[in-house]
Amino acid sequence: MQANILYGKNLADTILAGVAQGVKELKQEGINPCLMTVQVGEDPASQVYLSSQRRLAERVGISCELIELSANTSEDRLFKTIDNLNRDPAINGIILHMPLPSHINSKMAQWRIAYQKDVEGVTPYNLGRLLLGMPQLVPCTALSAVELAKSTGVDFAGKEAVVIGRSDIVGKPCALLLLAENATVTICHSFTSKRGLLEEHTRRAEILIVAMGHPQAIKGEWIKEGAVVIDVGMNAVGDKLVGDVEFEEAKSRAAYITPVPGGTGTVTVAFLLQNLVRAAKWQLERETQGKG
Ligand SMILES: Nc1nc(=O)c2c([nH]1)NC[C@@H]1CN(c3ccc(C(=O)N[C@@H](CCC(=O)O)C(=O)O)cc3)C=[N+]21
Repeated sequence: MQANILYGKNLADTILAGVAQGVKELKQEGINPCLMTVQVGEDPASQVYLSSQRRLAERVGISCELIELSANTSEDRLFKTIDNLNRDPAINGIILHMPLPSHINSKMAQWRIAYQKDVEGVTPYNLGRLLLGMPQLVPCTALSAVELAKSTGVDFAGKEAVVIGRSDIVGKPCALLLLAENATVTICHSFTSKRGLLEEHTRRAEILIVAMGHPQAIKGEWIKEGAVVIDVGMNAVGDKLVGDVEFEEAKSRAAYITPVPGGTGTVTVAFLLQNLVRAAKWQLERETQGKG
């Protein structure tokens, strides 16, 4: 079997067409949707994300602003910056880029973001809504992985879905989204790996989502024939970007597989912008209802 390559561009274009329409509606109401990115210190992957955000935001008429804080910024200073953005009516969405320097508590920083402006879906309110099956702002990276898998048309009901990675931003929300599609979900992580069971779980997967951050850790020969393989990994190896799955080998076994780059990345940004438009619309509704 030779897999169909699941390029992110098609899905991203579809989402962005809807986003552009939403932006048009907001502008008719006098709102100029604005996304604020906060970066603390420097990180190459964060830079790639930022340039994708800028490119696609410009395409759909969303303003993208950036606050760059130096790596030695205090936690208190970052919290105050977020508080100010929460209060600023010109800012519709806030994304705090990871990683943060180790002297800052990342969780507390993310939770500081007002849930109405939490376009990455990382606050307890938005994650809690996802957990309880009433999603509002869904983590855009997880949404990208699962929606790309769904775009194949494969029915997930009762299927063996395996998620590798248990981060709050990708692995856990992916598992919840797959569960909502009635898949049977297994979450693997470092301790699965320590017990030498990663291969066994991977071999069972009819839908495989990999977000572990180890270049080519998932061997092509482990992929089940006919599987849907979504690689969320983005690892800089030399001057190349490679995923967590051995792409060439996996391609001859999977039915569908995402490339890196060109797979989940651009879809993630499209969903981030979709979340921004939704957030801006809710903010407008609250305002017109006089709730402030
Ligand atoms: N709070 C937070 N959330 C994140 O989701 C997050 C983060 N911090 N910090 C940095 C990493 C990195 N990341 C990327 C997302 C998309 C592309 C992307 O658009 N990639 C395209 C273009 C690649 C290229 O231009 O070479 C692609 O894969 O095809 C890249 C990198 C999100 N991250």
